[in-house]
Amino acid sequence: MGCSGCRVRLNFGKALSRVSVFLTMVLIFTYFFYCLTGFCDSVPRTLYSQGALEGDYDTLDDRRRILEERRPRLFPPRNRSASADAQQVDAAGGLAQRMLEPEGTPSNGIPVSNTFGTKRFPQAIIIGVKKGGTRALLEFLRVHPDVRAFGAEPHFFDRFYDKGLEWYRNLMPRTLDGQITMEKTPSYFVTKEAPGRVCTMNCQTKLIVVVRDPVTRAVSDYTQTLSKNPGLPSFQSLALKNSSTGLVDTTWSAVRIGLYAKHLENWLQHFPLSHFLFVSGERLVSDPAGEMGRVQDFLGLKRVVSDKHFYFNQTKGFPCLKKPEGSSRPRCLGKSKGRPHPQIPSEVLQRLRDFYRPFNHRFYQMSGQDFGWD
Ligand SMILES: Nc1ncnc2c1ncn2[C@@H]1O[C@H](COP(=O)(O)OS(=O)(=O)O)[C@@H](OP(=O)(O)O)[C@H]1O
Repeated sequence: MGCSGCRVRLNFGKALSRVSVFLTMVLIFTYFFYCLTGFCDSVPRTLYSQGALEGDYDTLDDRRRILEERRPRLFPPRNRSASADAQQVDAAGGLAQRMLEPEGTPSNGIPVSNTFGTKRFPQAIIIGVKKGGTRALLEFLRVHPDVRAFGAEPHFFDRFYDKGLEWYRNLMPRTLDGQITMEKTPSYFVTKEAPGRVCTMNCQTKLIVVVRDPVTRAVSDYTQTLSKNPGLPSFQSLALKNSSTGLVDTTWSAVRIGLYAKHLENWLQHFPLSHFLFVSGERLVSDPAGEMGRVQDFLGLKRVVSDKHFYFNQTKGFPCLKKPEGSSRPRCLGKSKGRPHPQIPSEVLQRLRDFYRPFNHRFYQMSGQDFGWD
């Protein structure tokens, strides 16, 4: 009797250990399955929190973008144009072949492979300027089937450089052969160390600078700071050292960022002029399709984004996308883009215009383009 009780306990113990082994196997299998499908990639969460803190863009939009980035774009969003569809069919058609081939090895020799595409360093970066229209440009570019971009601002070459290049590459969306990886961080343009660091990654990187009248840009910059800090002193008290002398305070970042010639000089120490494209922030609003034509040519892309992608939204007062990436509904940029500016006394604006004139002319000379700001 006693022994049969022992046997029952023994059998129960064995069954229990088998069940626990089975459950452990299921757990391990599930983990590996998720890793294989790319869900275990290390995601630098601090950056996402950082992005949300920026407040420069719609946070909800950004979460959507981050989720979108984790999914390689193999198929077009619904309702794409016929020509875009044709390109996507090509991309998907080539996919089966590529999956049979050895995984891609990026130029620096470290392979980063997975089932659907490869995380690559950006071949093109929108480096500036803050409040120039950089978000609009990136969102317009993302409509292109051959462009994949990181949605938030990674700030790698200014704030997070010590995290290392692999951290940076891991942020990027996966791309298929022929697709371009991009990101935008407008503060790179005014960061002294950024050009050398970008060149360390790849000296062939294409650099896009969206420039806007530095006076309007400064007011836009001020408007953004004011929205976060309503107790901010007046624009004129920050822009001018002394209202009677009218001396401009170049230590104020809203003023300093507008010295485009000075910042470009720093970049030209590391990159030839041919690596730059200067986009007019003003024309990006008045003629988005025209400016996008230049951008696509510079990036070596087929001119897919055209006037049929835009409509002018009367309420917003800006061009908006008829079908943004990943959506079939029209969408304008968020509330923080294209907001009304406070009224600034005309003599203060005139003083700033006079101050910027020689710097603007120098910039026109360096870039070979007259932006007509005065
Ligand atoms: N299509 C469209 N919709 C809305 N806004 C547009 C558009 N195109 C350009 N802009 C201008 O972009 C300005 C903001 O520039 P950035 O995106 O570079 O700002 S940021 O540096 O990322 O904060 C923003 O500046 P403000 O007008 O001062 O808000 C806009 O003038």
